[in-house]
Amino acid sequence: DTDPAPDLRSVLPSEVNSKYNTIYGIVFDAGSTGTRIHIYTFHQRAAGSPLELDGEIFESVKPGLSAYANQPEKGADAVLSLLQLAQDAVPSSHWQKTPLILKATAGFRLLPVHQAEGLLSEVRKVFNSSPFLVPENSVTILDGTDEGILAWITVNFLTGRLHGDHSVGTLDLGGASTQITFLPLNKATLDETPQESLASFELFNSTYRLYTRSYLGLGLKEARLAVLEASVSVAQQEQTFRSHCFPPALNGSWVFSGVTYRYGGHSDGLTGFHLCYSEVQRIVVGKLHQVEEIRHSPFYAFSYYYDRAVDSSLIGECHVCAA
Ligand SMILES: O=c1[nH]cnc2c1ncn2[C@@H]1O[C@H](COP(=O)(O)OP(=O)(O)O)[C@@H](O)[C@H]1O
Repeated sequence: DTDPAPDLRSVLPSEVNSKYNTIYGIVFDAGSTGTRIHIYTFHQRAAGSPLELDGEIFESVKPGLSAYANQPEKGADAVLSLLQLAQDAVPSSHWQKTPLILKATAGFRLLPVHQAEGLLSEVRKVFNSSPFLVPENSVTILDGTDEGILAWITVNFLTGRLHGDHSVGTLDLGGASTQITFLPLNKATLDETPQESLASFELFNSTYRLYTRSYLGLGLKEARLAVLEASVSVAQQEQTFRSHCFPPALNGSWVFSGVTYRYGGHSDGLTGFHLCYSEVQRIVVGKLHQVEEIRHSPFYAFSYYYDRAVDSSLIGECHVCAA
């Protein structure tokens, strides 16, 4: 779960673009496992022409903001520390015209509304006291549908597939939720999909109708807690959560979202794939919507799919990819 260390020099805007108007934008990704800042630099060749991306500065802190549900001011401090980086990176002459936004994802969707709002309101205070431009609704929770759609647009835009019939589906595995999104080509898929899993939008003069579904609680970390039947209150009593997925003699502890969970194998001595599989199956049975078309569609998988594939040597690490 280590985030890449930032190399600020390699992502600063290049001198060649200095003759153009430089535009900055600051985006916070408040994920369930960490808060990340992206400071983008664009240039524009002429007024009204599209922005061209020059570089990005990236930094992250752990745990995610939602871990500060009971200490919203402390959560906002984490945002403030990242914002300092933006003040160093963006020239002061541009501060007032540089927009600042924060989008929170599944960690926030799982919080009771008053706690989520408490955190967002502390972040708004930090934003409003910053020298940057704070647009209306700049601090909000992204819903699962938008999270799925934005990931799909990003992958298909970056791989040059946005136009035509050769788009790829996206599988995004976060800490607290997971999203599956694709462009259905079969009428049967559209007929059997509930309306809430179909999203239409306009982009670059085309209309897209995507299948997108977000499963809250089935991100890597939340699903792990579900398999262990773990809860914060029981974890605080220092009880050990046991699973047949672990070797019987194993005892360990795991910190997620500021809470320490003790875990271990069962004293009955039983362990192994089949027992573990049925424990995991229990948390997904009846919850998944699966359409036939995805069996024959190409998908790109990222986030924790990528991290875990690297960890288990299924793929090599990508050294040149963007964070
Ligand atoms: O900008 C990004 N590009 C690629 N992967 C990212 C980016 N931001 C977060 N991730 C990946 O997302 C995963 C964590 O998801 P997150 O904490 O956002 O969960 P959530 O979406 O359930 O709130 C990690 O694998 C992390 O590396």
